[in-house]
Parts: sequence; C-alpha cells; structure tokens
Amino acid sequence: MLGLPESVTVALFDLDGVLTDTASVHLTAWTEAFNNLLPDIVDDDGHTPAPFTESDYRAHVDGRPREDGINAFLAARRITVDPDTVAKLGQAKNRRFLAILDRDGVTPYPDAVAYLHAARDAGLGIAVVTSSRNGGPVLEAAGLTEFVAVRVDGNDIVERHLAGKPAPDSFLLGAELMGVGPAGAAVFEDAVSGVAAGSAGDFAAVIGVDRTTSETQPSPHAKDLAGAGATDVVTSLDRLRIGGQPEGAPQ
Ligand SMILES: O=P(O)(O)OC[C@H]1O[C@@H](O)[C@H](O)[C@@H](O)[C@@H]1O
Repeated sequence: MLGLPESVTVALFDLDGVLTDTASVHLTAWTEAFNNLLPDIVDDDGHTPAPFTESDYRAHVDGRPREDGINAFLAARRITVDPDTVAKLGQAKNRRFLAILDRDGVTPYPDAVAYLHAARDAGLGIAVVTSSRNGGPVLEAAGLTEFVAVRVDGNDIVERHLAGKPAPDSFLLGAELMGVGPAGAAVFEDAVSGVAAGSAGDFAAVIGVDRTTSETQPSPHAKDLAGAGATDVVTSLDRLRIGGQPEGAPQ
C-alpha cells in the first residue's frame, strides 16, 4: 500500500526536510551560529577552524538532537569548548531558527501533503518522529497537526533520556505509542542519521527522501542515504503514492 510492504500499518515521518521545508532553515540558523563562534576560537592544534559548511551540516548535525549535533561537529573538528559555550551556541541557533520561522512561516512539501492525505484515507496510522524541540510549532505552522496521531520530538528525547538518532530509540518509541513493532512500521527520513536510526531499528521499510535534487539521477546525498541503510530512496513521495519506475536505492 502506498509503495510500502504489506505488513506496514503505521508511517513514522521525520519532519524537517521530509514533510516541511525546514531543513534549510535549520541549516541557515546553524551556519550563522557556528560561524559567529569559529573565528574567535582555536582547535586543539591551535588553528582557527575553517567555516561551517553545508557538508558539515549533513555529516554531523542533520537529524540529530540539538546538543548531539553541536558535539558531533566540534568533535569532528577537534574543538574543545566548555559546556556554557555549547549551551549558548544552541540558544543562539534556536533564536535564529525561530526568527526565520516567524518571518517566513513554514511550507509543507506538496508531495508530502498529498501522501499524508492518501495515507490517512488508506487507514495508515501517522506519527511524526523528530529530533527537534520545535516539532510542535513547526507542524502547527505548516497546518499538518491534524494528520498526526502521535508526535515524538526533541523534548521527549530529553525528558525520557532517549539516545538520539542515529540510535533507533525515538522511532521505536513512536512505533510503540502507535501500538506496533518495527515490522509494522515504515520510517521516512531525509537525514543520514535518521536513515541509520530506521535501519538500526529493523523497520519494515526505511524510505530515504532526497530533497537535494529534483533529478531522478542519484545525487551524492541519495548515495549516502542508501549507504546508511535506506530500503528505497525517492526525491518525492509522489513516486510511492502514484507508482512508476522505482528510482531505486543507489549503490
Ligand atoms: O534545535 P532543534 O529545533 O531542537 O532541532 C534539533 C535538530 O532537529 C532535527 O530535526 C534537524 O534535522 C536538525 O537540523 C536540528 O538541529
């Protein structure tokens, strides 16, 4: 049903970059926050770090809870800072994220809205599993709250002391709250860390959503999603809903 295995009765959607065009807002806010800090510090070898780029975002920050993303990036660059600096960086990023949201609103992807309608009409249970503590406001601003039976977000991850993506815990909680095990659920993810989480959780399907290109030609990001364990990689959920030639999971 809807391009998913027969056993699937629940769809677990990541939010930013799958249902809404907000991965780009996170990227902008992180880029500004990191690049305000980096020129003023040195790494463990005494060098001024190179600026934070989109590829840093995809490799270390995308899909992970806020503090995990900061720590993963700083560790990759061999940068040591005190916990207060980590906290202030996270706060600065969040202020910027909320300011952009306030200014621009949130755009849901049309193919995602069509898929949500089709999933609801087909009787699939719908949950959102996001590492963001802004999951509720983003869903609300996008007008998607009405579709969602269960939301697991960054606040739940902190309060329940769950391991963030790429650990499978937040998706497993989403499935449990929807009353199914991993064999009854499909994960939809745009981040490598999120696909890895779905794969580690042994879900019936892990759909990698590659919004970095509108081409059917495999992009580098599509290859990374496949490498992280996606069972299928699509550039639009229309391909699952309407059918047609599989874009496949590039090797
Ligand atoms: O800072 P927030 O809103 O809690 O979001 C944490 C993370 O949430 C994820 O959904 C995003 O992919 C990341 O880019 C983001 O950093």
